[in-house]
Amino acid sequence: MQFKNTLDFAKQLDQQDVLAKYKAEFNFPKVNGEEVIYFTGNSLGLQPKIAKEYVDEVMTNWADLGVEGHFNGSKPWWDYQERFAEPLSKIVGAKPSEVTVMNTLSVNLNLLLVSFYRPTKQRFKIICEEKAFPSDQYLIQEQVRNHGLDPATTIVEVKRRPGEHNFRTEDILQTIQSVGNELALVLMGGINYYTGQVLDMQAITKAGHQVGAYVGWDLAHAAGNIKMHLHDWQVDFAAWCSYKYMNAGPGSASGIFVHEKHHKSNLPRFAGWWGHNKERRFLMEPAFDPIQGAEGWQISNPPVLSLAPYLGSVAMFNEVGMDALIAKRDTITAYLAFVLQDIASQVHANFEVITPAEPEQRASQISLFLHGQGKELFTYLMQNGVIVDWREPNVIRLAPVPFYTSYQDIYNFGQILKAGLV
Ligand SMILES: Cc1ncc(COP(=O)(O)O)c(C=O)c1O
Ligand SMILES: Nc1ccccc1C(=O)C[C@H](N)C(=O)O
Repeated sequence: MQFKNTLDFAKQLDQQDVLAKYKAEFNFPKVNGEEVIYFTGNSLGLQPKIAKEYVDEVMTNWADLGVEGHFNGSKPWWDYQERFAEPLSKIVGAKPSEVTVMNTLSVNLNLLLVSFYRPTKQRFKIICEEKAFPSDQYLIQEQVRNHGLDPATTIVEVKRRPGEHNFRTEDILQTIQSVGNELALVLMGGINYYTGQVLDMQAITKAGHQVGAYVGWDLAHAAGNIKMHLHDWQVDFAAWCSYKYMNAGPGSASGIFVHEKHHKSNLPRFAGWWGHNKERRFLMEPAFDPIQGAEGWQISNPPVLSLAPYLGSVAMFNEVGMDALIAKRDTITAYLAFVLQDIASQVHANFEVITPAEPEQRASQISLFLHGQGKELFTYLMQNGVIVDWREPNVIRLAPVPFYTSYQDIYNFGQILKAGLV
């Protein structure tokens, strides 16, 4: 499509946008009395209006029924999390039995590593990417130390080449090859939080398996953002948070994926009664009999108030479908890239787009690497109603989330940006 950086053109794109009506389904913060242009759905998604209904339902059940809400509520609490399996499995490309919701993301990655990082004398190394999201770095280091190993000789970081901002798939595959039969686990972010680069999860998973390792993914920035086929790709495990593209609210529960091939295995895990055989859960038996499926990794009864907005959000995703979201995502991200380029050609721009331009490596996020005066530009945008974020040392991230961003938002952002650069 031949884009134009004009208001008329942006309006025309909005008119053709089949998802345009969903903008009104979200609550927008205001700056200077006006609704903002919201580009931080990759950090905290906006509140869907429906979320309140789902939370109120739980609150009302609790008020009216007390403990009886566990079994007699309008959506009983004891199996509240089971309502996620079907819709979430479609979002991440899994079978319903491979998916559940529990805890929060870093907690779940820790729990999954209990099962999937089982170092032996010969096979003990972990591959991750350099400068992974800090929580992942910390948790991998401490898991390694928990096995009495030294992070310095156990963790192998895939590096970017000097002067490059993104990882090359060939370098990741090469690192996997070279660690070979010492490799116990590959754990990486499916989408890099800093650059927005989408990794080739299928190829990397395959390469990890070829040398006999498990492969798991942190999908914080991928869930609800890109199309995945976790089951078909044979991914061993994955986890994601629900507060970014999934719009489930701050600190809301995390989703996990455990591939069917591991459901009947005897993998060690940390356990609790909610992972126990459902039919027998309330018989108070002494021996743990895990549910054969992702639910077998559950520990506690579900945090229902935290799950409620997530359930509302998942219903919206199901109504729209990932294909429609992705179709708009590609066009609106490309339009944003075009507007940025157009502005850079008109005024002195101190930014460089570091997100890959290749469609298979780019999703909803575009990262601007600032050369000098970056923080001033960030502050200027925020004061003028464009909510972006700043990630040290010098990146502004822009995520035009397809659910609630309009093409006019992109055009208006461009005008605000241009005024700030001249
Ligand atoms: C890639 C990635 N991993 C992990 C986390 C940590 O998530 P949480 O604080 O929910 O454990 C985040 C975001 O906070 C993230 O972006
Ligand atoms: N949960 C948060 C609480 C406070 C501040 C940031 C976060 C984020 O989620 C950051 C996000 N993971 C990121 O990619 O930057």
